[in-house]
Amino acid sequence: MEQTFIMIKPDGVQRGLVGEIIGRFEKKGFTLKGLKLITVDRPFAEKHYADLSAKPFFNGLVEYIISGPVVAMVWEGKNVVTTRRKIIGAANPAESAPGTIRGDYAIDIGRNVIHSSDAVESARKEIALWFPEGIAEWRSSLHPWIYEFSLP
Ligand SMILES: Nc1ncnc2c1ncn2[C@@H]1O[C@@H]2COP(=O)(O)O[C@H]2[C@H]1O
Repeated sequence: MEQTFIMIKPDGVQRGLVGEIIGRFEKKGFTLKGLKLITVDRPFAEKHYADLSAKPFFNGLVEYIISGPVVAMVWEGKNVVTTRRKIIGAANPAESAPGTIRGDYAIDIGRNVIHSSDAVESARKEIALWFPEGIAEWRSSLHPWIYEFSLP
């Protein structure tokens, strides 16, 4: 079982896309393990995007992320880290297929509605950063209807 960090960015919250985005992950069969609406400050946003600090768009990206509340989430499921890219679409909405979140709801790479961890290791780091208090421990009763084999 993998876990990934997903953030609905300020544009997604302001545009009323929270329910739609959560619904896509829920309907796929993934399990919601953490959820909070939070406005982060500049040092926190800079830490989250530290790997991009040399990029020319870094300051604009940080301004965007601190401009309003975001929805921080942890989703769990088999292959969730790789599958989430197919649900979300390419980073640049211009290259995102219709049917993906960015393909359906975004136009500009600088307002691409949603962030997700790009690998299992970055997911682990991002979950620790955003959920230092820990996440919910629960198991969905739907597991036998979503997975053929019982999962650990
Ligand atoms: N060329 C760019 N111009 C502006 N923002 C960018 C550019 N490339 C990447 N980003 C942003 O940087 C973010 C890094 O990962 P995200 O999935 O959060 O989504 C990305 C975009 O919001």
